[in-house]
Amino acid sequence: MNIILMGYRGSGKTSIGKKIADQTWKDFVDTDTEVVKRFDGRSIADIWETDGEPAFRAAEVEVAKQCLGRDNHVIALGGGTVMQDGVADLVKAAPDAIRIYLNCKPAVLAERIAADAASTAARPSLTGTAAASSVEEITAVLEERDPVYKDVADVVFDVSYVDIPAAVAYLTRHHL
Ligand SMILES: Nc1ncnc2c1ncn2[C@@H]1O[C@H](COP(=O)(O)OP(=O)(O)O)[C@@H](O)[C@H]1O
Ligand SMILES: O=C(O)C1=C[C@@H](OP(=O)(O)O)[C@@H](O)[C@H](O)C1
Ligand SMILES: [Mg+2]
Repeated sequence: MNIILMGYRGSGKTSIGKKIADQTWKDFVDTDTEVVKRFDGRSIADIWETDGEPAFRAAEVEVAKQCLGRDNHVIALGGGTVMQDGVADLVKAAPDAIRIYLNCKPAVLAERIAADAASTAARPSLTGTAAASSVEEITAVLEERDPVYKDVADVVFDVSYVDIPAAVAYLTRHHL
């Protein structure tokens, strides 16, 4: 069985996903990491600046398809993966999988993104008009994405007020 994690940037897909994989004896795969490998390990910000966001998104869709074809994995999708053409339907149709949406309040996401030094440097703005860690950008983009995440998800879990160990404990105990 695969465990598929979705949610906005900073919702904890990567951190929570790695720990769930350890606890469930599954392999962990992160679509961002796999995409970055295809661009010689350059940062996402650099890829978007040099090659453009469409090149990143095209690779992201291919990688997501490959990851969904694996078994016994925890798959952390990028925040925008299910917004790409056809991907939401593919994720919905993935056999033998549980789809988890890590839901989180914009103000909390903003704090977590801003506090994560590595991500501040690597996560480009999605709107081009506000910083990736700004509540304005997060609120605007999440408004579009939240209904899609919810539509695809089997489980919606609010991570706004729980730390990473508590989120892992709750999800493994109640849903896995
Ligand atoms: N529930 C949480 N409580 C506190 N900090 C968190 C939580 N979830 C994630 N973080 C922190 O937020 C940052 C982004 O987490 P990450 O796992 O990279 O998210 P994503 O992969 O969804 O973008 C990291 O610094 C991580 O430690
Ligand atoms: O929300 C998005 O569109 C993106 C989220 C990022 O993944 P994380 O959600 O793991 O930060 C990464 O794929 C890229 O910066 C675009
Ligand atoms: Mg991530």
